[in-house]
Amino acid sequence: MFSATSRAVRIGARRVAPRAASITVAPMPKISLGQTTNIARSLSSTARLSYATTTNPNPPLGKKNASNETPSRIGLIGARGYTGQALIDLFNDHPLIDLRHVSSRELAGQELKGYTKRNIVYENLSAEDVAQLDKDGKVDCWVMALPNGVCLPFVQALGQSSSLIVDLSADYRFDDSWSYGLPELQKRGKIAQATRISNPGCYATGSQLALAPLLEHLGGPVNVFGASGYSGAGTKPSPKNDVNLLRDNLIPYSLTGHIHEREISHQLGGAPVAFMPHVASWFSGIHLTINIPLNKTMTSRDILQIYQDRYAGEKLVKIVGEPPLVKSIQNKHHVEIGGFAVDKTGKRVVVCATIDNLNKGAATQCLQNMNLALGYDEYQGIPIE
Ligand SMILES: NC(=O)C1=CN([C@@H]2O[C@H](COP(=O)(O)OP(=O)(O)OC[C@H]3O[C@@H](n4cnc5c(N)ncnc54)[C@H](OP(=O)(O)O)[C@@H]3O)[C@@H](O)[C@H]2O)C=CC1
Ligand SMILES: CC(=O)N[C@@H](CCC(=O)OP(=O)(O)O)C(=O)O
Repeated sequence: MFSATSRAVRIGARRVAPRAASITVAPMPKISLGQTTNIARSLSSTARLSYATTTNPNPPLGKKNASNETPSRIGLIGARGYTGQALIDLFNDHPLIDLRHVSSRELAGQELKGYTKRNIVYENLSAEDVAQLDKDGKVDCWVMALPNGVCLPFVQALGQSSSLIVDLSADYRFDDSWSYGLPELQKRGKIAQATRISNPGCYATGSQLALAPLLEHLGGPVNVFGASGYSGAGTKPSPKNDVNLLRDNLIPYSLTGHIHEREISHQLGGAPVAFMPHVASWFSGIHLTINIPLNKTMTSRDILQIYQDRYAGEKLVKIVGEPPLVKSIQNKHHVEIGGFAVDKTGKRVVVCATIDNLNKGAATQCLQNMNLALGYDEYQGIPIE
């Protein structure tokens, strides 16, 4: 039930996503001022893609960062897990990623399936093995897809190595000596220079992208209701990935003090955030409903425009009119943000966001960060719709 193989098959079956579509600029429809509700809905057919304005303060680096044409050799630690398998899938389609080592204690000795560029056998690599391979110049980039709290010996063994390390766990997200890799919100140039990158959490990525454009207009504490597919809980059996318990069910957990609550608030400059996660019966995909008090009266249209401007040119953030649905984001690589329902006072808005926790919530974002730090185009190997 929880084998990574089933995920690989799922991914393989859906590897049909079309490549980069060009961004179409849609005109704003005429809407009378003062109309504050359901405006987003009226825009839904035209607002599906970001407007090509120039107000994004942190646009993609584009060709400036795409000078490296040399393949990079990758070691993936934690390759059996859900995020590890999603990464292998992406690496297989990336022209400049050369996967060399995959580590799993459980699968050691077995052939890696789903990677067609070379034959690779799973190894059980210790921290010392990793350090030796690195010293011998066999790997350019290490990706750690391990549970929280497990990565330290590997990172310590690599010491001051100039190889790139990207860690998917929460272990270095509050460590200032690592770069926090959320390219749409952090300085991309800084990520491109980094050799130690902590990949953000899945809920935290969706929440930050959905909140960042309104930061200067926050009028009080933000409440984030989150519901995740059970792949978010990893492959180790637990009540949170028990499909029998999850059938016709929704399980609340860590209702105060979830690590992503701290991560969201920390990354958004200390903004007060209450995060209430739930796990649901579907496999992958997260829904977030976010209640945001405002410090001034705003209309739905004002807010939609702020989001469109903020994310202009971003290929992995789509601003939509309707509240987005989990069903539409599963196996996709971007985030969708919509809803923008403003109440009668004009001082409260509800924003919704969806994200595939294994893709933009983990593997896709990891590849975005690797591309930046290895000198490739940020979106190389990422299916864009
Ligand atoms: N799942 C998700 O949606 C997201 C996960 N993340 C983070 O990514 C990381 C990986 O998550 P995920 O792929 O779901 O996890 P899984 O539980 O699916 O996989 C964990 C991997 O780590 C290996 N592993 C487990 N314990 C150890 C250990 N003590 N020493 C060495 N290897 C170990 C496992 O393989 P084996 O036992 O065979 O060695 C397996 O390959 C986690 O830190 C998670 O928090 C981040 C965003 C989203
Ligand atoms: C459903 C479920 O259990 N989800 C995980 C989130 C996965 C993730 O992003 O966790 P990290 O911050 O550890 O990387 C959780 O709530 O811990």
